[in-house]
Amino acid sequence: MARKYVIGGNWKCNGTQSSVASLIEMLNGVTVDTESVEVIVSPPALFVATAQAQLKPEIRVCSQNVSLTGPGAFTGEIAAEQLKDLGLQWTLVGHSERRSLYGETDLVVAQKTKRALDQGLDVIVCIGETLDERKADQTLNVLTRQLKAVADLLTEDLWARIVVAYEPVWAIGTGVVATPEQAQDAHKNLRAWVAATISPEVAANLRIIYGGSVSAKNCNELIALHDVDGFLVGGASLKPEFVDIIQSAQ
Ligand SMILES: O=C(CO)COP(=O)(O)O
Repeated sequence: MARKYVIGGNWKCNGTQSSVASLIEMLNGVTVDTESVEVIVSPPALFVATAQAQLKPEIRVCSQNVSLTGPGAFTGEIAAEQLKDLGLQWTLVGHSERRSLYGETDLVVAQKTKRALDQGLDVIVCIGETLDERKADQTLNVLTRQLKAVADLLTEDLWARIVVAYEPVWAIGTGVVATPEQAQDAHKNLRAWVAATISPEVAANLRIIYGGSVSAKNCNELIALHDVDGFLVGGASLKPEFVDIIQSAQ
């Protein structure tokens, strides 16, 4: 069975009431072929409920983060139970900004992933190497270390509800996109690692999406790569070109 593309838009900490209203209007105008692609957007927590209420059902809303805990006295957190209560299907976990700016370790990312899955959310797990790590030829070591932490906590059946986002840190928000060769290599190596470590069947079905300076200009050549199953888009997901990026997958 062919893997269905995933096109995710991560709005990060951007947007005002009026810009979010415009973005929702733009997205509701896009024809989404749900047979070939899942379109998922991640607004800031402040706008999750609005997006969930106002976006058409072909476009799914995703949290940018989820608490390691359940509901309770955890100021500033949002629990998986609350996201489910709102009707959300998805959350991101382990975005490089969460790892580098907010101290999320591989273990925390893995525990959040497990807890979110247990509460019924599907999870986009983000992994990626820094430029120094790439230069030191550590790319695959870093990616598999990050993914192994997650794999250690999961039973095989849970992988059907995971998407892996490969986001090289050096490509995020820099305008420096991975070359098709760099992207295909990383995705292929990751898939081979999953086949060897988890199972060939999980590897064959796992969606591995690319993130880092994806734009209308580079999306067509990246989506054509055998092991690239879609994108996680930052800056360009706030602009009309996100529509072109969705079109590249359908
Ligand atoms: O971090 C990203 C998506 O999660 C990528 O961001 P940019 O597309 O802005 O490089």
